[in-house]
Amino acid sequence: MLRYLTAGESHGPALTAIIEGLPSNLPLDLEFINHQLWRRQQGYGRGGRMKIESDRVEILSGVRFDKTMGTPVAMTIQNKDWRNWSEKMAITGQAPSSVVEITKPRPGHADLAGALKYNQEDIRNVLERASARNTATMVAVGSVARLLLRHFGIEVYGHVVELGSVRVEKFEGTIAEIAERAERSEVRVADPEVEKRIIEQIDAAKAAGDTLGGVFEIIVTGAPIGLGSYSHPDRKLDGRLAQALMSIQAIKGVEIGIGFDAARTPGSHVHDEIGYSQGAYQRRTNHAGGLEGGVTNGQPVVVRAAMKPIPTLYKPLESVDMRTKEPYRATIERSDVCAVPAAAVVGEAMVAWTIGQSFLEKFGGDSIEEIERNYKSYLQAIGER
Ligand SMILES: Cc1cc2nc3c(=O)[nH]c(=O)nc-3n(C[C@H](O)[C@H](O)[C@H](O)COP(=O)(O)O)c2cc1C
Ligand SMILES: C=C(O[C@@H]1CC(C(=O)O)=C[C@@H](OP(=O)(O)O)[C@H]1O)C(=O)O
Repeated sequence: MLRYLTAGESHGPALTAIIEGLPSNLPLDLEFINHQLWRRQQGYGRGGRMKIESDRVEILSGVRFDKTMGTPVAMTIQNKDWRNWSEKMAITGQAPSSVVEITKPRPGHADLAGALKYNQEDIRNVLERASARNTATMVAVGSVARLLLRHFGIEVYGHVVELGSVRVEKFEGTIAEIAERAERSEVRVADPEVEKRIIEQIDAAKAAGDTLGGVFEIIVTGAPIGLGSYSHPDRKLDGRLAQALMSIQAIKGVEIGIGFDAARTPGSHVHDEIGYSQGAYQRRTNHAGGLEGGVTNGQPVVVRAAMKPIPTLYKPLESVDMRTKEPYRATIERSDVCAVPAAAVVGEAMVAWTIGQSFLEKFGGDSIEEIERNYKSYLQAIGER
């Protein structure tokens, strides 16, 4: 079983992740992981923190001479901002007088529920871990899964399809071309005209002290037929993908394939008809997003996730001081105006992780060579049917 854990506060010394269950002999390209971390930090609309951080992963165990050994892989990412927080976030001793407790919860953040649930006077003890800073470790972990998938010809792409009220109407080109164009965009959209409109909208939101959400799409190519299972609810790959995407901060909706549109369309226009030619089953459409019965069907896996607007507003919403119970405007923390392009990179990582897990469940072995043998013989067997 492939699993991971993360730890770390947003303004603590570092973030940590441990991956357990990787096979041995997987080449681990550190620069690839660091490139994904860099991508997560990009995107128009991010706040001051991204100017401080330049995330890089350090591997502490499980890898020797660029290859996994089949043992747990431990990784850390330093918080450069820690140098500005070492007193206020000290791990030992008493709180210094410079610490001002946060007592005015921000609507939409974990502040109020977290402070009550964990019995905290200072909301900082909640927001430090609730913060999307942890998505850096999610990307590091997902990038390792991505390297595993890439070894077997499976690629993961992501792009933004809606931001605020601006929608990307049509996509021209192959999945790889769209993703490549989106890669060059400041807001991760393939169309430069749409990019311009989105940037104007982010500027307007910023000037108004407001924030914006949006929708991103993740596409996986090369996944074989048969990942996931219909045999039990917790084995369904569509369910697992939804969970993985919803685990990203601020994600409030997930669609597989045409998603909610399927509910509004008659069956004759929804289900992808099956053909057979050139020795393989074919589909002319992919409304199902590559998943039927919680199992991959050989078409690209297509999932979309909706991100709500950032909860911290520079023109804050009404709240209550938890100490006095008096009405107050919510606390202003340094913040992003829009992080949908960054969330898309986290989405790629979470999808890669989930597909990687299912891949190892199906073809798992202790070494890459053993998995290669399993994979080859399965492809041969289904090719003969
Ligand atoms: C990449 C990324 C960056 C984010 N940046 C901020 C931010 O700067 N300020 C903020 O209040 N929320 C930010 N969020 C959203 C909050 O972390 C999130 O809304 C909060 O933890 C509450 O969780 P929920 O929205 O999932 O309910 C960000 C989310 C992501 C994915
Ligand atoms: C640190 C990151 O995102 C943070 C997510 C976040 C939140 O509340 O989720 C709040 C902000 O933190 P800070 O108050 O330190 O500026 C963002 O910058 C990151 O993406 O690496």
